[in-house]
Amino acid sequence: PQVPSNSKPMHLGMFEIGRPLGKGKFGRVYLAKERKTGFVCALKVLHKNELQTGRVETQLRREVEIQSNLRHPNILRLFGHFHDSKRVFLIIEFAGRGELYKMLRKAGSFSEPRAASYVAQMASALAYLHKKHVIHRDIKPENILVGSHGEIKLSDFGWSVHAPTNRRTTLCGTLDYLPPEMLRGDSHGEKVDLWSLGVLMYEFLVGNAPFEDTPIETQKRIVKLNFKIPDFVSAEAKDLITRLLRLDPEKRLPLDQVAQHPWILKHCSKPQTAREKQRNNHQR
Ligand SMILES: Cc1cc(Cn2cc(-c3c(Cl)cnc4nc(-c5cn(C)nc5C)[nH]c34)cn2)no1
Repeated sequence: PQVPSNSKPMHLGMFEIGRPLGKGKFGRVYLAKERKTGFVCALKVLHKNELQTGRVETQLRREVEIQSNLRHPNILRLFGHFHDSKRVFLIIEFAGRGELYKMLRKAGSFSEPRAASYVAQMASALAYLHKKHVIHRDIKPENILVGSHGEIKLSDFGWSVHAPTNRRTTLCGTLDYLPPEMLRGDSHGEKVDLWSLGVLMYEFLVGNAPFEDTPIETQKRIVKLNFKIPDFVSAEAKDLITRLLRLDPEKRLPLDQVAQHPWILKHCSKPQTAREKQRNNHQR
């Protein structure tokens, strides 16, 4: 089925609304199907009055502007948007297997091969964003969905901006993923996403975030880089986490080196085609 056409204005009547998929701070998401084409999508419904009181219109406008122009297999597509007198509607790609954080909570933690596959996909999505000088700034399990083939889909660009920048909006929600430069309110660039990728990788493997504590203690531990990696985590995984969790943004491992890190290559090397096997055997 075709993606909804942008040629004529969209409206709610174009969609058959299905079951609720989830709810966030400012609205809900429903399964939806465009009547004409049968195209299945997720419809995020946000209430204008709540957006006004929450003073999040700017973030919503930025989310729509940025996410509509992104095309990457590990970034959730935003196909379009429309509004009526009371609500704003976002037409979003439907991720067939749902929210990653629910899988993480259920599993407790992920195996190293599974975590490595997710870190590699995140590195690919972030490399694409950073090439466009977009920083996500809110990488965490709650903002990652899983597609019907098990691939991950980075979503929720409400905090994304064009780099470099400094924050003007008050932080809310968990501090666990914030790099020291954002905690201090300093100007910051794309490397904030490298720090969050290190926190994400730690949480995949350990089951909780590295600086998890009370909000005050978490901030103290972040700026002092006070975290410990349990012994059950392999040496290669420890090495990659410590190369991402660096106080100095310039010292964090660049994304192209994340993709080439031994821990990633060990778990994510593409299965060789018969021809590649044949070629490698001849070269031996
Ligand atoms: C408001 C608001 C709610 C949320 C969190 N949220 C995201 C979804 C969601 C989206 Cl945007 C796209 N595809 C989804 N697929 C699922 C899903 C699939 N299964 C099998 N189970 C679920 C759940 N959820 C999707 C729902 N809620 N952000 O802002």
